[in-house]
Amino acid sequence: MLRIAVPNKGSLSGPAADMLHEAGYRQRRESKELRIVDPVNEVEFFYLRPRDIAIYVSSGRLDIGITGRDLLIDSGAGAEEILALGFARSTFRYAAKPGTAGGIGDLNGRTIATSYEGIVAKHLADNGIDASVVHLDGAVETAIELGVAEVIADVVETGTSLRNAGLEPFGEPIMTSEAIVVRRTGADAEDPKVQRFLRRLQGVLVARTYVMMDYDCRVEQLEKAVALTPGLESPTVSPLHNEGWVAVRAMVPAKDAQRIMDDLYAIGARAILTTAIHACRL
Ligand SMILES: Nc1ncnc2c1ncn2[C@@H]1O[C@H](COP(=O)(O)OP(=O)(O)OP(=O)(O)O)[C@@H](O)[C@H]1O
Ligand SMILES: O=P(O)(O)OC[C@H]1O[C@H](OP(=O)(O)OP(=O)(O)O)[C@H](O)[C@@H]1O
Ligand SMILES: [Mg+2]
Repeated sequence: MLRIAVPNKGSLSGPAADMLHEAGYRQRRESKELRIVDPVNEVEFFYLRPRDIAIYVSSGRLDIGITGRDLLIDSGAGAEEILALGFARSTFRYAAKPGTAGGIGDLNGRTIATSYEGIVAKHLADNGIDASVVHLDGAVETAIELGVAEVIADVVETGTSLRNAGLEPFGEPIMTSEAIVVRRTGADAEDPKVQRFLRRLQGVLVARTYVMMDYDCRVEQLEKAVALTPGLESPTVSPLHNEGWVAVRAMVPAKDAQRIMDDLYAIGARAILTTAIHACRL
């Protein structure tokens, strides 16, 4: 039985549960459930605080976990990223009142409030900066107004929280983050149970990113058409009953589908269809 840690709260928990559900795994029905078994797929899910997940996984008691890259780095736990999942994307940045700091050089001697002490302490040390760090559990944007710190370091997605607090980010982002799958550092990379789980999640990622495109085109236009829709390996080309015409089928990135349909139409392709992919194994 594969033992998997899943975020029980916060920004990661809803999208993680959605992705696991799409990958065919049983998920909990109500938020008080802390652990469920999916006997058909031979996995057991443990619903844990996102911050604790890398620590459980590094202990070896759980095989893999879903967490944020920033939380993994912040924890300092002996776990490593094995797959990026594309949701809960954020940057991690310093911010202050406008005009009070312009770059990380201005951090010397300042007090920085953050929930991510591990990331900040390492970043300051790497850059030879001597500043004090105050740990707060959340809502750190308010710390400056209330005089607890002069600078904050926090997760920024849209920047709305910073703007609402009258703050501005400064300096290069300390890191970019998204949801990831982690396993214990040095764990067996070939474990078939882990590989199967990763293939399922990769299938969801592909199904979310690609659509299937079908169209008919004249044989003379085939090379041009195939250049527009190269597919992941190579498109399927089948003869049509009408001589001189072929049917082509290829996966294309969903975000480019409309442009590709226009381009195909322009070179004479017709009956151009796109359909959603519900699941796949590459
Ligand atoms: N607004 C956001 N947009 C995208 N990702 C976010 C956002 N806020 C937090 N994250 C990401 O979610 C993870 C933080 O998990 P956490 O459980 O702290 O979420 P949270 O929404 O802040 O919940 P909590 O209320 O418990 O603090 C990190 O990887 C972080 O980068
Ligand atoms: O740039 P934005 O789109 O505004 O998103 C960033 C905000 O979202 C998170 O806060 P959350 O709601 O999790 O509260 P918290 O600070 O208590 O964790 C994060 O800590 C920032 O405050
Ligand atoms: Mg938070």
